[in-house]
Amino acid sequence: MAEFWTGLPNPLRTPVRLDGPYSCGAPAVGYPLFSRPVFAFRSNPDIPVVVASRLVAMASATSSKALLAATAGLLSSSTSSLVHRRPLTCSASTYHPRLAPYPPDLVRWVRREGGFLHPELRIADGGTDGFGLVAAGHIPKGTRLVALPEHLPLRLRWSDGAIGGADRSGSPLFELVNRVPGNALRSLFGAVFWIDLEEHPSLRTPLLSGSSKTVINAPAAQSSDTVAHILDLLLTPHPPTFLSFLFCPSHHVAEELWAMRLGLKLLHERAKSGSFWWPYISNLPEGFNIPIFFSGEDVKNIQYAPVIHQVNKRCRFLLDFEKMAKCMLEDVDPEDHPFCGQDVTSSSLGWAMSAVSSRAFRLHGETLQDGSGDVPMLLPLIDMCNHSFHPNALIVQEENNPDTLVVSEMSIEKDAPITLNYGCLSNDLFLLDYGFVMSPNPYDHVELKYDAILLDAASVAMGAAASSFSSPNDWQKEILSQLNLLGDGALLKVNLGGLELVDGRLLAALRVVLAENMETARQCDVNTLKSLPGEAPLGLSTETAALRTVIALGVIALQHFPTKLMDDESILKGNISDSMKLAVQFRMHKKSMIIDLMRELTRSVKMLSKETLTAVQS
Ligand SMILES: C[S@@+](CC[C@H](N)C(=O)[O-])C[C@H]1O[C@@H](n2cnc3c(N)ncnc32)[C@H](O)[C@@H]1O
Repeated sequence: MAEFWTGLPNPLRTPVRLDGPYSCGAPAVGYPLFSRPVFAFRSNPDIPVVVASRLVAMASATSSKALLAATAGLLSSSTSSLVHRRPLTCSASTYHPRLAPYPPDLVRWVRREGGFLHPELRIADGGTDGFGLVAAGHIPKGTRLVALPEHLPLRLRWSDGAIGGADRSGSPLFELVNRVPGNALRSLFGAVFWIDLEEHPSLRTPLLSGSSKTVINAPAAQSSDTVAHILDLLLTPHPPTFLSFLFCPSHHVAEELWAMRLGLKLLHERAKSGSFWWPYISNLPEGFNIPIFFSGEDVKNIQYAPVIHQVNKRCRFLLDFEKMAKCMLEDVDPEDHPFCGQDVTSSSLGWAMSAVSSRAFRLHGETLQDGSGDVPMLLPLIDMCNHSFHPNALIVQEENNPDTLVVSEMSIEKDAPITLNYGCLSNDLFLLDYGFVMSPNPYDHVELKYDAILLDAASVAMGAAASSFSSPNDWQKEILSQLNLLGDGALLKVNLGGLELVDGRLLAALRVVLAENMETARQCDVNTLKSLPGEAPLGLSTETAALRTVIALGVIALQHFPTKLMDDESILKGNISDSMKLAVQFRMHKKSMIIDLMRELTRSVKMLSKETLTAVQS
């Protein structure tokens, strides 16, 4: 693990050859099967799957544009021979190579299997978005665009039969799938990454040493050093039990582990000769431009600890799972082997997990076995739709109709791409799971840790007469506990940005700790304290101090990025790799988001000053 992000090659990027059997359309010898995998399924926790006569699901996604130069060469050389046979792969396979150089025609396969694709739709190259479904003519609102019969989605399903086969309960594949931790990666890696400032006093500088003015005016070089130091700590093979005191890593890794479960099934079908899904699988991207496959340098280029932390955790999971799988499958009979006797590696596992996380949808399942009814599935053709926050189509499941449908939600013009909403996700998840970032993204935010020392410094720097985040009064402690920012099991992660702009719990805490009038604060309803718009619940001066403290947090957050926006802009103009481009775009969006937030709050503070003046004058 030591080599992970220390400049040596990322082991997940190592091209892997599976020389095992392939089904129709595959070459006789193996080709780089997992040359540069991805990540990204994501069920969207924010969008409930509605079980009703119409059941709307959400999607996920993938990136395929990042190619290994060698593979790109291989595929482009095969392109010309495909022109008349497979429109899907001929349009731009130089940039979006598929798993097999000669994949079967996906549309024809879906139709042959009883599926439907509207005659005015075609698969086309969407440029930087990869392939997509595009309207070849005008399509009215409410039109059925795609229908997939029940047997086409690729999903996990176990039979109880005693007959052999990977899909039976108790098979080695079943056992392997059940070894994917269902809970959190935390159980695997143990550490909860907080920075402990007492234990690591060096991290107090330059942010927390000296006068609070230093906090705000710390020279960029100094803060860069701090970030570099944190990154070094973060990237060490055995990270200490702290990590980010400013950007707070969250723990959403477990959610995408189910992608590994379905990924194992995908990998099984990929390795199996004559798989029913080969026409689908062979059309999947060969690789994914997602951070787990970035070089160590480009992971660092993300510059944002919570995401770097996630990348590290995911990679560790894959490396550990590789070891476990090898060990588990060592003595399995060849005919029972889920991958036809082939070794799985972290790279192949990463490819599979990424293919699922970037493309799978959670839909309503129809059997008891499906449990909650929220079942991840890979949906051939439907997963060709790219993402938009303002989609023109919807996935629909109808009662008494087992088909999975895509229906246009508005009138669609000729040449417009068919889009689905993958969910109201932050750019962290778009980057980690899908390999792209959205701009603008109203759901993007930065994760900070509620840290008393930092908040004291920030509020004093912004002119608060006194502040006592480090030593709150008993009544303040009571409210902070109610906000779950104090006490055992306190949840210290707070967000800046997103629809809420300032995390309600952070805002309430700021208002309470900076309150001038204890009685008003104690009597105020917690929900009122948490809400940004509307009246200043604890008076104009408390409100001003609270908002100014948030602005100071924004300044500090900005200073934690080693580069400035202007630097990033000029880096983007250079000749850089796709992964570096993505990393730089990601951090630029984060910075712009923080700047926009600070602007917005500055406007509010100005308004408050005017109100204060008016109040004094009258
Ligand atoms: C479900 S797949 C869609 C089909 C995919 N474009 C392909 O070539 O197979 C999701 C992937 O498409 C790309 N994608 C989808 N929506 C995008 C968007 N709005 N911007 C950039 N890339 C997008 C990303 O690579 C994402 O991981």
